[in-house]
Amino acid sequence: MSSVRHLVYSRWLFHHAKPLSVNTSRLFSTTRSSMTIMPAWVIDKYGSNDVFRFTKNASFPVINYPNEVIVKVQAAGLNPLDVNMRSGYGAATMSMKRDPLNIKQSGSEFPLILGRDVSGVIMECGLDVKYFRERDEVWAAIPPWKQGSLAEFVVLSANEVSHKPKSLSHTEAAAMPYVATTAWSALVNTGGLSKDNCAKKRILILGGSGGVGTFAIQMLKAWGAHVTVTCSQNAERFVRGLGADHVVDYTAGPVEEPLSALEKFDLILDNIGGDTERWALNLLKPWCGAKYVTLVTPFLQNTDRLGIADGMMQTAATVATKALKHLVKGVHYRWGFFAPSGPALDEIRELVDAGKIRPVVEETFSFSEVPQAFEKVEKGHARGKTVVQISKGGEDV
Ligand SMILES: NC(=O)C1=CN([C@@H]2O[C@H](COP(=O)(O)OP(=O)(O)OC[C@H]3O[C@@H](n4cnc5c(N)ncnc54)[C@H](OP(=O)(O)O)[C@@H]3O)[C@@H](O)[C@H]2O)C=CC1
Repeated sequence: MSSVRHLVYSRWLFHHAKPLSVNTSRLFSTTRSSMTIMPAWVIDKYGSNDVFRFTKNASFPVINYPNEVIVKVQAAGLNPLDVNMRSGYGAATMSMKRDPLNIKQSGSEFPLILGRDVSGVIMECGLDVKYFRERDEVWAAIPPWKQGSLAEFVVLSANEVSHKPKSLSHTEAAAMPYVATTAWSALVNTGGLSKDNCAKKRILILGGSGGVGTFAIQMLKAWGAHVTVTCSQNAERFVRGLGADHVVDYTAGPVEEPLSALEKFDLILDNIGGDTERWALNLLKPWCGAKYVTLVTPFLQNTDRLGIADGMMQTAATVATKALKHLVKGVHYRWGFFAPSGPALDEIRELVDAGKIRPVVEETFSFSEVPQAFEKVEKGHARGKTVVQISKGGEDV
């Protein structure tokens, strides 16, 4: 975290742990106070793609806390999570986390706006926002309990936002924040990797051709790691082009066989889940602090199925049992989660502007084509990211 940003944020936390009050946005700025509605794609219930509804009358976002900013969305990136959330995945946990000030009087999350990635321009700042100004170009990953970016405007905490890399268009920038902050959280916060300790470490990425994988390969290579990747045969050239040192084709047969023949790994990032846990931890160097970090966890299914309290207890019991089982064999078992973080995006911006990480935009859609964009993501077999251009074709303003 840059020292200026850290100071500003610490001061905000110390003085303003509580919201001001509902509908205080007029206190912060006069420019947008006359706007009460905006265009957006919303859902009014969970289901398949036909639940989408385009409206010009979605509620304009309101600044409820003095550290919030309103961003005019230029481009919005999609993730598998959006498709899952459209179908109701994680609804129990998200409802618990949602800010009551941002839920309409009905107490319901609907109409819900999806879209977890945003690149855009700051239109309005809360009184305590010091690190950003109106008209700044920014990018951010939006927490899933907040209204998303498939709309003309979105409100975010300033600590979730970062200045956009200058070298990227908004369309390119919107392809990165959610997968980048997820990979950062899994590899740095959970996996303990950093630019200073990565050199020559052997990392295995299970599932290298999707959003998280394409970002993780590039970041680890920028930090000097040796990166092995699993993907399907037709993605081999693609992941090698991003820097992967060794590629194993999972469609050619049980992938654990060729992987077992390789030198053991310091860290495994699992983007696939399922039966990978049965064999992947045997590929780690024992008694060396080696870690297996999986992004595919039962946490949200448990809370959806069992309710918050029982679901969380079940989740804690599962992860503790697995961690203990593998600890006695000398390796660490961990779950990785997306964590919104402007400061992480600040560091990632430097890698991007230095030309060490590039966005991988597989396909773009216009704002009128949001249902088609979801169909594309739902089909799977991603080779990078799907981006919706919300405003001015997602180009720089
Ligand atoms: N815990 C958390 O907070 C988060 C979890 N996630 C999860 O992480 C996972 C990855 O996310 P993301 O990268 O965005 O997903 P994507 O859909 O972008 O990518 C998945 C990739 O995996 C490939 N793939 C599928 N099966 C295999 C296999 N058996 N071995 C190797 N590659 C395979 C797919 O291509 P093909 O089928 O052609 O091989 C595709 O390229 C998802 O399950 C997602 O839900 C993501 C973000 C946050």
